[in-house]
Amino acid sequence: MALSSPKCSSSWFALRPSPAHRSRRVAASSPSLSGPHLPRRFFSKWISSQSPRNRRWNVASMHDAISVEEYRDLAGLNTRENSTVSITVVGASGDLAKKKIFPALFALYYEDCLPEHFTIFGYARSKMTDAELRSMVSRTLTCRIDKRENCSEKMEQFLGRCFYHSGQYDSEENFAELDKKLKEHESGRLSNRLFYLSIPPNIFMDAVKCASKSASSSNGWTRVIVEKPFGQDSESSAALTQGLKQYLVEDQIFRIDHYLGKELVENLSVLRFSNLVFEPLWSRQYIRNVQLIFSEDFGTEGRGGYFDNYGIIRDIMQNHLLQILALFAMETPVSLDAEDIRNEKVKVLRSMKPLQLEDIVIGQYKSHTKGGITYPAYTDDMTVPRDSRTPTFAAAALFVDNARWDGVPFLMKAGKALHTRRTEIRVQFRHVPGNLYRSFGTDLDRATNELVIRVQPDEAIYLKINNKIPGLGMRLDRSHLNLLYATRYSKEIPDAYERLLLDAIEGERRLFIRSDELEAAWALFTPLLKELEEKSISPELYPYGSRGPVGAHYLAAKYKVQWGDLSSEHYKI
Ligand SMILES: NC(=O)C1=CN([C@@H]2O[C@H](COP(=O)(O)OP(=O)(O)OC[C@H]3O[C@@H](n4cnc5c(N)ncnc54)[C@H](OP(=O)(O)O)[C@@H]3O)[C@@H](O)[C@H]2O)C=CC1
Ligand SMILES: O=C1O[C@H](COP(=O)(O)O)[C@@H](O)[C@H](O)[C@H]1O
Repeated sequence: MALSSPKCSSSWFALRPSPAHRSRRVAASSPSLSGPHLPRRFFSKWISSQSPRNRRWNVASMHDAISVEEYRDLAGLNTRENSTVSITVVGASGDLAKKKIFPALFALYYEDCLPEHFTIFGYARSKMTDAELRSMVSRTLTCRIDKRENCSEKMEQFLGRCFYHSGQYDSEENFAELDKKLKEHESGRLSNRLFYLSIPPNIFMDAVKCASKSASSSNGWTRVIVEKPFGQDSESSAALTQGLKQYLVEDQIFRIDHYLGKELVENLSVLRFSNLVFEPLWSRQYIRNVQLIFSEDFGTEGRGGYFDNYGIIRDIMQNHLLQILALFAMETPVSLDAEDIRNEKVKVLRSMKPLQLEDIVIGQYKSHTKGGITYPAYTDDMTVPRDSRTPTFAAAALFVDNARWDGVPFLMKAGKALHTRRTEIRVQFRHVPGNLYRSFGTDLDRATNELVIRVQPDEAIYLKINNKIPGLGMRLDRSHLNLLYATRYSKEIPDAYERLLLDAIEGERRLFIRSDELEAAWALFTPLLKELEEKSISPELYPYGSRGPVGAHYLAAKYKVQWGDLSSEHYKI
């Protein structure tokens, strides 16, 4: 029996954490984007009437100022009738906007998850009319839940709420023109504004500055979603954070890591903290190693120019895989409140040792011909220098230096142009002491239990167990307790961007990266990245479509680990 229905228009929406349950630590003095603030004492009477859980938080920040927006929100004045949400996609002509952002907004609209009064604006330098934007967007919209008949009608309605303004990213004047248009659409209602920075990082600051000065809301909230990369190392990331904080307070910055919006990643905490069978095993006492595996079966096609400046360690490991690791390894948070969760994640990251050169293997894909088709080398990409040493594959061993995880290797593997597309979390347990069944056909040292959380594709959670083969004799084999999502749940899984956009609109920060998390994450990788660059270490070449460099096996073997994704059982599922 399902516990909830994943539908905004019905109970699912009601089951999402309510705004009153979210943390709102508002800075005492706020930069221009945050709107006016009022002393908190005005609201103490109202606050004392709230539930104990809310009160705990509110009392904690009693000395802060409270924003008008926050007051209206807390007091329930930001109602559907008198408030609007304007979403501006900055860089609307780009790849991410077309591929992910507009489709996600449409899916939210289709599911009745957007507020009653909302407007979407595309903003970019390209010249486009509203009609041209709609035509561009319409090409990427799909009727995801296509069983319902009214999809094309919904599409038309959605497109009717999309508009475009052409402007430069560094022009306060152009953003002031946008502001004027936004106001017209807001029709005097309370204005809440979300800016999604879907632009290259070198122009983030220009856009934030101009949006801040010329297009922030005067009476509601203003939030900015920032896309990765958040810098290239500790220094550049700190500079970006500092730059953003000239115009925004931390609570207005929504740093997106779309892996946090993936269903199975969000489910990690549910699995751990709501099932008695897992949490007691979640430590060095029972877990031998944890593997975080990201594999893509295509190269950097089309994104080589961007990728060559970053490489796979910055592109995947430092953010997506490390975020999963932090969620996996954190202690039980005090509550599901964003700050409580992020506090625990930061503690894990700070407990980790910076990655060492001897604990990393890097690779780069080379050309390979198979079945008459020649697949290109990374350096065949016209936008990549022929002598590039940028890794397209990396395997690493990391350690969490605390009482729970002391000595447990957390192995990461990430690669492009490999044999398969797959993201998994694999937990290999210790062997059963005593080996009572050793003589019955199974080497229990090798056949340890393994929990696999397959993030994508074909989302699944399965546990490998040893089981008696039915019959009069006593022989064991390895079987799977298998929760395959497609079989268990009929509902299509929402795209990560849908969840994250909805959270940003609702002010839910749990799945976004806080600046101290980012700082701790970069501290783990920056020394190694510098060493790789200073020593000009050459990546091991691996053929396009292969399983990656053999060095990854030696690294795992050093810690007495075998990569779980290479075992034959894997393919039975
Ligand atoms: N694409 C993806 O799959 C992913 C992207 N990201 C991140 O999201 C952001 C957007 O990505 P994506 O859409 O691929 O980016 P694009 O390269 O497509 O750029 C988006 C828009 O920005 C404008 N632009 C591009 N280059 C410049 C420049 N040098 N100076 C000024 N404006 C420029 C262009 O619009 P115009 O010329 O009309 O102004 C372009 O349409 C980036 O930060 C990227 O790292 C993160 C994860 C995945
Ligand atoms: O952030 C990124 O993620 C994509 C992979 O995302 P997925 O949701 O399709 O798994 C990756 O291809 C890209 O290089 C990277 O920048």
